[in-house]
Amino acid sequence: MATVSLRATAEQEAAREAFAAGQDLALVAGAGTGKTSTLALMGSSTRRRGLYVAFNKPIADEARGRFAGNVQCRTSHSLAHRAVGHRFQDRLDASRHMPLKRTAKLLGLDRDLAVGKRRLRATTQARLVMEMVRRFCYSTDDQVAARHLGPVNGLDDQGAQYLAQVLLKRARWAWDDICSPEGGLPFQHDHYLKMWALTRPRLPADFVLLDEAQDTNPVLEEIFLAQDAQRVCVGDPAQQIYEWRHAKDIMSGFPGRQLELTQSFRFGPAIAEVANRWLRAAASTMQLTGRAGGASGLGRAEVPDAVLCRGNADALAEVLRFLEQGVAVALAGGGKPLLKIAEAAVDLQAGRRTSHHELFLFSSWGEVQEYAEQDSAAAELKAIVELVDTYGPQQIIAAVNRMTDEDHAQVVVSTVHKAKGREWRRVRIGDGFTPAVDQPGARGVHPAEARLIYVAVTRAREVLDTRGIQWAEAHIRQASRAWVTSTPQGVPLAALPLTGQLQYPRSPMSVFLARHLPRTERVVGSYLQRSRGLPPAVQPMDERRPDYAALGHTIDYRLRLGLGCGPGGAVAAGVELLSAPLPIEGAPGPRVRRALHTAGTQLLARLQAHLEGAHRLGEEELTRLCHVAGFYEALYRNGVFSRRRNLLALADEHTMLDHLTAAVPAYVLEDIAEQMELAEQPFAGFRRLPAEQRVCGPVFAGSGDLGGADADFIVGGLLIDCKATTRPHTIHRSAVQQLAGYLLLDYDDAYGVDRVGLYLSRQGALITWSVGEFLDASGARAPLPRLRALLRGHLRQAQRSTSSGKG
Ligand SMILES: Nc1ncnc2c1ncn2[C@@H]1O[C@H](COP(=O)(O)OP(=O)(O)OP(=O)(O)O)[C@@H](O)[C@H]1O
Repeated sequence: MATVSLRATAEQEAAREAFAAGQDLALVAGAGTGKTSTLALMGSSTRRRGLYVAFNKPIADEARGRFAGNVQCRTSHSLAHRAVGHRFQDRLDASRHMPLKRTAKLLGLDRDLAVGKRRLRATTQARLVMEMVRRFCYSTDDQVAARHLGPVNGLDDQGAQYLAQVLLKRARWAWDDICSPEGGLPFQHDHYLKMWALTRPRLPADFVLLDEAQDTNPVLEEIFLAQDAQRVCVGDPAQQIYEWRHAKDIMSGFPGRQLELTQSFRFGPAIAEVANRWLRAAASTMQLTGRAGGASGLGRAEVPDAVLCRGNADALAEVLRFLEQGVAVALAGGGKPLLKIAEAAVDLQAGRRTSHHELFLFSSWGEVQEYAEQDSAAAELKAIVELVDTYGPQQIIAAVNRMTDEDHAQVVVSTVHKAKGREWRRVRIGDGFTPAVDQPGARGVHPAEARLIYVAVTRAREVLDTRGIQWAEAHIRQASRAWVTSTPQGVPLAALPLTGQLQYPRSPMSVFLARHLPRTERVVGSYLQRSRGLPPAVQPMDERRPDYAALGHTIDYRLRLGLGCGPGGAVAAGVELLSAPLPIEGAPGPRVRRALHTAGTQLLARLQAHLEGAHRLGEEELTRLCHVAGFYEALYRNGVFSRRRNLLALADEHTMLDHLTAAVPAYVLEDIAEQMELAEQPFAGFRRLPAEQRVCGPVFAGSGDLGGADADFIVGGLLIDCKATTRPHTIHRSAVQQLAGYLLLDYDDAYGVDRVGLYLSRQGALITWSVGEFLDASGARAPLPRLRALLRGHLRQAQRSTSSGKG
């Protein structure tokens, strides 16, 4: 092992020591910082059995040569294949070339399906069903649900919901068929991965190293988190470019020690400086040092080794430019995807339909263009239309045919996604990256875009040419100066509410907790232990896009009402806002506002009458009112009248409360009824407490020292935060820090909190700690009253520095 003989840096050595001490670790490794060398160093420091889980097969194969014999190098699929998949080998082989027609037949699909004015062929339906199953396989769900239908170009929300409901039955049947020994449907690798995950496997190792953890899919993430073995996740959250829907990056919330590798051996100081600006724009606190010897810096590269682009469209533009100059050019990953788009466009332009997975619903190119004009159309589709309309399908086909393969190319053109994990000597950044145009007045670049650019600029070893992103460089240079005390959008960190501050490690609250409660991850560990074995979360199965945020509000209000409290001041504030003579961004005209204000006032009155016992309401009516109330609160909290997924946006001047409550979807009623049933038992004791011991939405003495903080409930001295999450295993460290924040912000002990806890409303589980246990586990170094006094001093100091413009 060549690399073990390198002299380890202090950071690498610290990682090895923490590992040898048996700790769970999240190792944040910046680009080129010798991640694999460090992992090999860890592995060889022990004789215990290790398992290294690689992102894909080539990485696993390469790693095999670098680890000592005690560490096995595998991918998740190879682990699953050995455990479960090998039994299905015959079916895997047999179904490799099964035509879609046959799949459709097996699924009982034999005719077109009309969805609005579009028609779906049986084979298309079959493909969508199999895709639903595939998305299910990567989720942590234990049943196929309507939301596993992916985006479908050409359908509006209503159409997609209808389609999802129709296909759901087939998709459930398909999964049963796939799992059955007599099954006939095509069997794929993702299928045995899911079957294996459903067995809740114990990995055969004393320690597990999970690589590229920032891009781990939810199904593998859950397996990793559930292990009793020592766990180390390694990666770079700033390089997260595959956003698994709703998945927070596993590393920042991981209940283990957080360590960093920041010395990059790939490039020198000048490139590191560019990378650091993009790290800040991506809201990361890591900063790299460029340690590569030899020439390394910024410069012009007319014919570089690689040009890195945002997507297919700008990549093709680069390819064409090189072809014109007679330069041998390759496209990373090959030209097949472009060819398929071009061929689909040829068909559509000739009035023929296509089976291309983005375009199958359209019957002409004009229809595609028209659909792509809409704001709601997917970015990929817009890019395809731009590509075809700019170059024409024939030119695209000709370009693909003239490209060479990477081995014979002078230049490789690559999208950032295809450049993941690679490096080149001379790199030029393409000009297709975009500023946050959709946010007027927004300072900076969207963090997701900044992550892409960070990955791009850190692929270069010797020369980095950044002319293509000059606009953005100017932009973020300015933002960079303020980055220590502001969000990328320019909001001072000290002015954020508690939950907002916890997203930024350098905010006053996070800095305080890191110093005074440094081990909150141990509370997360205790939470994970105690939440194991809970039943699966209840959730809406038939709704394609459940509005989880709105459902979260609704259950919160319902639980409050159950404790005899109203929905809280924020709802009333939202109602009031509608009658105030203030402009609200996006709000309807004065008459509609008046109608909504009247409806809101009635809503509050009805809930009040219910609470006072003057007019008791039934379960369903309460849920409807609570659901509508959530949109008033959102108006107050966001300060804008959003049109997206907002029931209030359906109103006109004749709208009355009953119209709003009638518009509450059926899935909301079912979902909340299920959650309320689960709450029956855990909340029974609380309901019997005297009124003064049931506090809902408590605000603390310290809430004004930051941008606000109100907890969910304090019942008989127990402070509870309610989590309506569908994935309770992935609860973030910030959930524990939030509890700590409330506890400490009660400067004068006004609520006499003696226990804290999390209530999982989709499982009906309450997990609590005494304040003593909680503080001990978190590594508190001072008693509670002292911590509170220190926090008060710290936050007030931070407020003063912000208002005087320092820091
Ligand atoms: N302590 C060190 N001193 C000098 N060079 C080092 C050290 N550690 C690693 N390197 C060099 O850094 C380069 C990258 O290391 P390695 O192959 O381990 O990283 P990697 O796993 O490819 O990941 P990444 O490039 O993302 O860090 C290698 O050329 C390696 O020799």
